[in-house]
Formats: sequence, structure tokens, C-alpha cells
Amino acid sequence: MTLPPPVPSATEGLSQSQAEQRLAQWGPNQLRPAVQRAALLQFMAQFRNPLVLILLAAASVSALTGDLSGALVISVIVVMSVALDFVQAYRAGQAAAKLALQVAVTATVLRDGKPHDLPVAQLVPGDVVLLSAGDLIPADAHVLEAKDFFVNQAQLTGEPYPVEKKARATVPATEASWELDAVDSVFMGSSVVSGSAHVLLGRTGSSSALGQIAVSLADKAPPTAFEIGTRQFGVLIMRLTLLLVLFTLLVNVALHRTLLESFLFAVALAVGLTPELLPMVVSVTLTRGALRMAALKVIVKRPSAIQDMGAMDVLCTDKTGTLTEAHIRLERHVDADGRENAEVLRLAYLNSYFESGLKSPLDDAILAHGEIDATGWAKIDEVPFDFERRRVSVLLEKDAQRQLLVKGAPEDILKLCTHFQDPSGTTQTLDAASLLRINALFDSLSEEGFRVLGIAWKPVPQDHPHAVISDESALVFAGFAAFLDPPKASAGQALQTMADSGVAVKIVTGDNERVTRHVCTQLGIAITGVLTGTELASMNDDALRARVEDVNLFCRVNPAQKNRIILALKARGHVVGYMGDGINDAPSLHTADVGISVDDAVDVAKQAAAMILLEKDLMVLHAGMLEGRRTFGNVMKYIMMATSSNFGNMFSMAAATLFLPFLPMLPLQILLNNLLYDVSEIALPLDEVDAEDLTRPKRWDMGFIRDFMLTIGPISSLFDFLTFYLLLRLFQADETLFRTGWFVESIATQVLVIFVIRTRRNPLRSHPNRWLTLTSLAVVLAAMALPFTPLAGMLGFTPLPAAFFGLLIALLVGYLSLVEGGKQWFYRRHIQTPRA
Ligand SMILES: Nc1ncnc2c1ncn2[C@@H]1O[C@H](COP(=O)(O)OP(=O)(O)OP(=O)(O)O)[C@@H](O)[C@H]1O
Ligand SMILES: [Mg+2]
Repeated sequence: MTLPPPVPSATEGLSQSQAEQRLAQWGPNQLRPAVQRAALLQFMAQFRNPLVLILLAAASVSALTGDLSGALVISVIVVMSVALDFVQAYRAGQAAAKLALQVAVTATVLRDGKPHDLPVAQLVPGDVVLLSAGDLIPADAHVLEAKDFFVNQAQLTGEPYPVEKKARATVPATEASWELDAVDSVFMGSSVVSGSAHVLLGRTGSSSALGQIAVSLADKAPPTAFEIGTRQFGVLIMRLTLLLVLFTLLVNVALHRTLLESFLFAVALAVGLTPELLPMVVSVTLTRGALRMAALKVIVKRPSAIQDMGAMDVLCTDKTGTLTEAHIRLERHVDADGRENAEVLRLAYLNSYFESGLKSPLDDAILAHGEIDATGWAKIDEVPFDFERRRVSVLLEKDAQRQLLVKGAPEDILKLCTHFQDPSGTTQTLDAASLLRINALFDSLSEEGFRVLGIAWKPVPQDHPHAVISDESALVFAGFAAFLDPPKASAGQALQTMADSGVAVKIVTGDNERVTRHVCTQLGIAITGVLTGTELASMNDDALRARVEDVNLFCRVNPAQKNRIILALKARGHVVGYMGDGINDAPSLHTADVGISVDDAVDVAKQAAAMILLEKDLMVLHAGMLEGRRTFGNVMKYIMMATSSNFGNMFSMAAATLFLPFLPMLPLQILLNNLLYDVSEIALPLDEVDAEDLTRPKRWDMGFIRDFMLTIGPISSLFDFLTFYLLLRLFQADETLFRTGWFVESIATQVLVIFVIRTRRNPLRSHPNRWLTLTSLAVVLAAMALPFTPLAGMLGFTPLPAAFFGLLIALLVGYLSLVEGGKQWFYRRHIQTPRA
């Protein structure tokens, strides 16, 4: 592959038409092909289901052996089932993709000489992209211009510290070699830590280095607890199905029934048993949840995260913006004696002014405090801010004097100082007594709730051309800058609401303990334990795991430590949410079960998060969490129905083959039964969930499902056998009448039981969604009417006697009451071990 001819200048970029041409040639800049495949392809993919294929094959065989109309009906029913599933899932997929687009990461790219913000997928080789701190590098690129440009490429090289990249002397006309450690190339998936640059894209999409090794933050996240649960459930059902199918096949063959019909019957049974709508119900409920959350200003990037929100029992959050207003003001700038000092402000201002990294809210506050004349100062170099050092240095020059100005976390700054400046401006040695005094000043500022930065400087020889980390030593302490970040009045209440809903909130911050404690006290948040980064560093993972439960305040932790905390909580079996917006939060956002960020967060954070809040507000998050639980509740209803009632019916069917001289239902009738049942479930994702079902985090519990199945399943079978008996005895039913009667009974029972199962309450005290009621009743009526329509002959039905409907009503009342009783008994027993 060759690099397209380079563009003439770094200030023009491609023209729009050139870009369009290249987009067509090279494809979109994304790692995987478009998720939304063409509708037709998706539809075809549904036929990959082996059961569907076997059914269609068997139908063709039966067509060849003479039963043409039977085969036709089977094929029509199969295609209708597949289409039903497909339409729902496809629409859900479309809606989800549209939502994700709302918060897609964009890049600033030059087209026709003007900067445009475009989604990264639209970038092409040859584009000139403008990068600044906090941006993600959208593709592999050559650096054309750079200013103190540091990138973090840990994702590719594992190197945790930022590396500096410089402009390339000449841009190669053809594909140059791409070396990860080349000083003039940057790579997709890295992020800009500080500085700014113009880069020329070379390799996009899957031809990038990242695409070639095929790992990325955007890569498919490990399966969520919910996905693992659904999978386990699928395996359980598959085993049962296999057993039952083999059993009926054997019985039928032993009873010398025709092989083809027995086979079709067994496969139809398997179709009836598989909860084939589960994926559809899951994706539709999730999308619906996502849309409702969008209305609450929560944009879900990965729908399955909604389930995790519902299951989340620990939420870790940063401090700024969540607990505080994030309207930071510089209140004081004091010298070593604690007196206001203009020199301290000047040093802080120059540091912030010339710093080229991502401006933190603290920098904004300093710059907003007041204009200070920076003329005459020239910047020579910079050691950009990072969350390990927690400080930033700039090397400045004025009137042939060079100075290194440093500001950062006071504890660390003080350790680097050997001198201090007294109020008169004279430099003195920092002896033990002065250090004690200055530390006391820092303590008292912190106690008052100020966020404090230490300001220091040192003269640097004229021939010193660069600033490096090791220069940050033997500094002169100038003073403190103290900031106020008022606590958010609503945060205390929001935290309490979370706690009441069974979610423990933990504060994980890079800020120091005193300030954070102060905020907690003001908000009335009880502190149950504190762990600092220093303590954490000396703990191994086991020791950390033992502490994470009761500690709810983690202070002065760096990005890697934040991540360790999340991992420890996950190892303890918690479903962990993490909310943050900085570069320092990106690893944790990715590791957590649900990463939550905000719309104005840096790209790396937005990219790593599964959910984006348009407003950083815990109350909104709480509402989203309830939505997650509601989604879970509706999926659970489907599963409980599938396992108890639907499964019970199919089980009875298999058992009936043992003693009936004929097949209890024709294969096509089983398929029709299944299709009608599916139709009745379409509205399930719309259903309401009772308030009491939303009070705790919701998690898969196979034990719960199994117990429920064992409680309700037998009731279902009991009534099936009662129906068999009555049909044979009371109505002296022949094959056709038996099948017709049972078809209607089994549809009616398995559809109507939703009204009992969907709530823990008395069914009359919990209102189902209108559409669910409507589809359910319509399906039952349709099933009752079918035997009287012209289709009856083709489907193997015969009109039912009026007396049958009397029996049906009696059976239904008996069945539903008994299930209700069983359900109440079941939940009473499960109260001790509540459904988590
Ligand atoms: N612009 C800056 N210049 C110098 N030091 C800084 C700057 N920004 C942050 N720091 C130092 O780094 C520390 C960590 O940063 P910060 O408090 O933003 O971390 P965080 O984990 O994102 O906190 P939060 O939970 O409040 O979001 C700060 O407490 C401060 O000491
Ligand atoms: Mg932060």
C-alpha cells in the first residue's frame, strides 16, 4: 500500500472533493466494518440458526415425498417467525446506532483550508488534523508541526509516560516505514497529553498499527454479567431441549411412527422450546431503555451497559463536578507567611498562561482571576502536567534571565524545595522550622476547604535549553494559590438516593484528603474509611481487596491506582460503575462495568465510557439506573414465562407422545403455536415494572430462574394433562379435535399467564402496558377463532364444540389462580434470599 501523494501545505488540507474520493477508495476510518450491515444481509443472517435450517430442509423433504401444502405452510410460518424477530431487532439496532452518533468522537480537520469538526470515521489518508491536549489521535499520522507535543501511546507500547513527538523534516512521498518509537509519527488510539500539533494522516482504519494488532479501547468489551447470564441460560435451555427432542424421537421411532413426521415433530418441538425471541426482547428492551434515557439526557453508547447500570451496586465517582459545582475560583494567593502576595499570583499566572497542556479548571481559575502582563516573557520549554507528578513546569525567559516556574500538588512541591522566598522577596534556606510553619499554613488552608496548589520557581542558567523532570529540584518556594470549589447542594441528597437504592457510592479523587473530607462534611456524607494513594501503593491486590469494601474515600490516587480500585471491587464480585471526565479517568472508565462520562469530557474519557451524561448530575444517573433495572425486569418476565409456561407446554407435548396413539400436535401446529406466542410477546419490552422491583440492583440469578421454573412448570403440566384427560374422556376427541382443543388451550394458558408472572403483586393491582394487554388478548382470540376459519383444513384443525369453551374458561381460571398461588408461595420463600 502506498501513501497518497502528500498535500502541498499543512495549512490547506485536502479539498472536500478529494476527501470524498479518498473516502470511497480507502473506506471509513474505523477498525471494524460498519456495525449496521445492510438490512438484507442481517435478515439472511437470521437463517443461520440451525433449527431454522433443519426445519426448512425437513419441509423440503416432506414436499418431495408428497405433502406439498404441509411443507408450504411450515415454510411460511418459519419465514414469518424470522421476519417478526428481524424487524424488531433491526429497528432497535437503527435506533441505538443513531443515539451513539450523538456523542461520537470528532476530530478537527482542515478541508479547503478551513477547520471542520468531523466524526473520525470520515477522515482519510492525506487529511491534515489539528490536535491539542486531551484529543485522541484518529489515525496513524506524520507530525507536520508540533509545539510541546506529548502523547501517551501506552495502548500500543505499554509505556505509561508521555513521549514527546516532533515535526518531521520532510514528508515521505510514499509509504514510509512506521516505527512505533519514531519521534515524528503518531498512532491511532494514542492520546495527546499536552501541547498541540498539525499531523498528516497516513494509515486509516484497519490498516493502522492498531487495526493490525486488532486491540483497542473501542474493541468489543469483555462480556457483561448480563451477557454471561443470558449465555448460561441459553446453554441450560439447549441441554433440556436436546434431551427432550432425543426422547421424543426415540419414543416415536419405537412406536413405529413415520420417520419423517417424527423427525419434523421433534424439530418443531425444539423450535417451540428455544426462547428464540430472547435476543429480540433483550435488544428491543435495551433500545427502548436507551431512548427513555436519552430523554433524561443520558446517551448510551453501548446498549448492553443499561443492564450493567441496573446491576450496578457500587458507583465510584470523582469529586469535581459531581460533588462540587466545578465553578472554581481563585480566592487567595499567599506567601510563606500566609499574607496575600502579588508575586505569587504572577508566578502562578505565568505558569498557567504558558502551559500548553490540557488546561485544568484550576488554570482557568488562575487566568480568570485577573489579567497579568505577560509581555516580554518568552517560553523556552515545558514539562507538561501529568497525573503521576501532579505538577507542571514552564521554562521562561525575560531580559536574558531564565526561570523555571513550577506549580502543583503542595505536598510534592514542598519536597522539591530547598529555599523559600520571604515576604520581602529575599530567598532563604528552607530549614525545618520554616517547613513546619509552611506546612501548618497549608493545613489551615485545607481545613478551610480550599484546594491548594504550591507555587515555586528557580533561576536557570542561560545555556539551559530544555526543561526536563530532573530540573524540578532545589526549587524556591513562593507560596500557595488557594481555590474554592463550592459543594453542589444537590449532591448530598443524590448520594442518599443512590444509597437507598442499594448502590454504595465511593469517591475516588486525585485531590487530597483534607479538601475531600471538607466537601463530604459540608454535604453530610458519612466517611466510612479513607485510603490514600501512598497507602495504596504499598498494598498488594489482596490487601486492597480486603479494604475496598469499607473505604469510601480514596484520595491522592493516580490513574493506575484508580484502575486498581475498580479491579479490586470487581474481584469482590461487585458490578462497578465509574464516573469521570479526565485523561486520568480513561483506564478506569474502560475497566469498570459501566463507564460514565460527560459530554464536555476529554475525548479519551468519552471514548472509553459506555454512557455519556449531557449533564453531570447524580440524580440523572439515578434515573438511568432505574431504567436499567426496568429493562432487566422486562427481560426477566420473558425468561420466567419461557421457562415456566412455554417450556411446561412443550414438556407435556413430549410426554403425551408416550401414551397417545397419535402425535399430540402436528409439527406445523407447534410452529404456529410458537409464532402466535411470539406475537403476543412483542409488546413486552414496553411493559411497566412495579416500583418495588426497582429498589435493589438486579442481577442474573440462575438459581432464581431454576426455582421459579420448578415451582410453576409442574402447575402448567398438571393442567395440560387435565386437558388431555378431559378432551379424551369428556369429548371423546379424535386426533383432529384433540389437537385443536389442545392448541387453543395451550395458547390461552401460556399467553395469559404473563399477567400473573409480570408482577409480584396481585395481578389486579399492577397495570400492564396497554399494548401488551391488547396483543395478548388478540392472540388468544385469534387462536380460538382459527378452527372456524377456512384456514382450519390446511392447518389440521376442526371446529370446536361450544362446551369446549366452557371447559376452557374453567381451566383458565383454575390454572391462573394456581399459578398465582404458586407465585405468592415462591416469593414468600425467596424473601430471605431476595432476588438480587
Ligand atoms: N493545572 C494544574 N497545575 C498544577 N497542578 C495541578 C493542575 N491540575 C491539577 N493539579 C494537581 O493534580 C492533582 C490531581 O488533579 P485533580 O484534582 O484534577 O485530579 P482528579 O482525580 O481528576 O480529581 P477530581 O476527583 O476532583 O476530578 C490536583 O489535586 C493538583 O494538586
Ligand atoms: Mg477529574
